[in-house]
Amino acid sequence: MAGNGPLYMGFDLSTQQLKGIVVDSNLKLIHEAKVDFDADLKKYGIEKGVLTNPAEGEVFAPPAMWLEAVDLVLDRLKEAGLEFGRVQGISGAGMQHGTVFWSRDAENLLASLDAGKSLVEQLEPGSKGERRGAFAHPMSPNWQDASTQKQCDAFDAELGDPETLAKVTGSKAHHRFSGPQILRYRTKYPTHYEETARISLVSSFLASVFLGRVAPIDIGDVTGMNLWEISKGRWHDQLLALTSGGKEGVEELKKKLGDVPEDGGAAFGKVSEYFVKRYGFAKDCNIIPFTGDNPSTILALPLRPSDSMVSLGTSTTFLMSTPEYLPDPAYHFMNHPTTPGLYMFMLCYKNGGLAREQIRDELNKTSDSPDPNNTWETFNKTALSTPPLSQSTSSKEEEQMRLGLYFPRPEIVPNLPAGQWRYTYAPQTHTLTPTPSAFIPSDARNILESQFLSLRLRSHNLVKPVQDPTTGTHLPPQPRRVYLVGGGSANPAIAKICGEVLGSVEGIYKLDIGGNACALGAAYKAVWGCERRDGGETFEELIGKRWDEGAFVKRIAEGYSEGVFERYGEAVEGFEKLERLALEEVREGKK
Ligand SMILES: Nc1ncnc2c1ncn2[C@@H]1O[C@H](COP(=O)(O)OP(=O)(O)O)[C@@H](O)[C@H]1O
Ligand SMILES: O=C(CO)[C@@H](O)[C@H](O)COP(=O)(O)O
Repeated sequence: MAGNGPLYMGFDLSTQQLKGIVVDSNLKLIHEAKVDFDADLKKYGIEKGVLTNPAEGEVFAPPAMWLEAVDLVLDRLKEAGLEFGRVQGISGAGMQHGTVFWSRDAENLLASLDAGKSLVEQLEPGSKGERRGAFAHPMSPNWQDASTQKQCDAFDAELGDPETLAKVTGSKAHHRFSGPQILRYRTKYPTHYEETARISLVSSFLASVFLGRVAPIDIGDVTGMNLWEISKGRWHDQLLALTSGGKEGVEELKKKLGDVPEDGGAAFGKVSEYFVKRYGFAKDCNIIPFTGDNPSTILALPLRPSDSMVSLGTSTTFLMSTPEYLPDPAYHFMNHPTTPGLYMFMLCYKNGGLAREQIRDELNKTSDSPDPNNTWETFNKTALSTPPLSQSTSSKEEEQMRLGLYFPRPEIVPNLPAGQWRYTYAPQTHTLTPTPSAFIPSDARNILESQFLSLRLRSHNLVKPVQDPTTGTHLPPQPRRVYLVGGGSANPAIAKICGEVLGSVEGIYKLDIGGNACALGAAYKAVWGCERRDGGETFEELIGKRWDEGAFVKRIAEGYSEGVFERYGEAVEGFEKLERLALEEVREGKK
């Protein structure tokens, strides 16, 4: 590799993969590598990166597998020619909300790793229990877990109602949030809780491995726990008391969680000796706070308050960076990972990539010989040849709109169990009519419309009326730009339908630097943490100066289209009704 300037690493430990990327000071991508859990580490018995216990709605994954992935991804970067000695800073991201329970031996084990052995060999207990390991429990609850309804009810009730909890912590109680998860862990496994010396989030778990001691939780990611009082910037004692079983447990739980530094860019310390000896990292390589995967994703570009990002990974998330704090039980507000005074607005859906894949697979069954190298071909052709809302005649006012909900897993918003709902909606009479609830090819378009209508419904408070830059005419509220990231952003049909439903004055964009937005955001955070000027150059200032718009992003689809956008505006009303109807059906036990 030519050059000898400093390099920066960013990791993304997500549901299905660990990705590692390397950039230089100018944000140019130099190397990338990944470990795919299903392909590389199937021996852990996982599917799509996780283990499940459907009887209790549990979804979880073994941190031991992630340890093995760390060594593997570094080996792959070595094979790719990375000069580890040039790496000045490492940061990373972890899927949000998941907790890792460290044992009392963890600190010692992390601090005394032997570079001749693998991480997993040294931190996992032996299968016959011949060694004490670094974990008080072998599993980490995954963000898809739905086992904590009882604990969520207790969290919402503790402060009076979901609205108050959302105002105080940024979100109402959610199954996957760490507070309800830790409460369930303490009551289900009291001995394990007792033996838990420290609790990390997935992000701070990964930081701990690189640091060689348990790392603090990050200021952005801490707001995905239902335990942090955003306006005061501190743990919420009453919620900690609920989680730990009473006031007397609060101090103990605070010790387990640790202090949270305010500055998302200040190094925790230098990289652990293990990585210096085993891979050749420089001794003075800095560990910059690791944050959640979504906060990290908004760091992949200089996002303006009127822009939005849609992350099409296993989950679908809709992200905006905003100075306004407008909490509501329907969505999440989180601390911005780098910039005090800014917040991250987020919507998150469990039924993202896997739900789309299910319809794709149904369609491929009907096709004679689906192309194994392009499994999305039939899905895309069908989605694009189906008219918007499946309205086929020119007399659109008269015609019913096809609407549906596709949830192979229990959903977050709305809080519905797994199921499918297929209806038609008459906008002139505001009525919904059920249709046979079985797969039909136009589901390909309908599932995409459904996913984007949900985003449009829930983000309307955040988007503002805009002016068309070429004609100066006033346009209805919509994002200025939508940036697509994550696996699904490679799909042109998804991009086109996204633009039709969500609008966006300037169109639909995608990062064009290779890599992965979340890991890139982490690497940029490492650049900022190590190279910001004394006196506090903000992340936006530093990255803004080095950002090469022409080279880094690509316009991939049209945004606002007059007529179509307004038509989807009517569909949003039907869609909201459909969600209410589905919730009622479930409440009444009809579904
Ligand atoms: N061409 C494509 N069209 C639609 N979806 C795709 C395409 N390529 C990958 N995906 C989806 O991307 C998802 C993985 O995205 P990724 O961002 O890597 O996920 P995660 O970070 O959650 O592990 C898979 O569920 C897959 O369905
Ligand atoms: O739960 C959330 C956000 O609240 C998810 O977005 C997770 O953070 C996992 O994301 P991916 O594995 O899909 O990247």
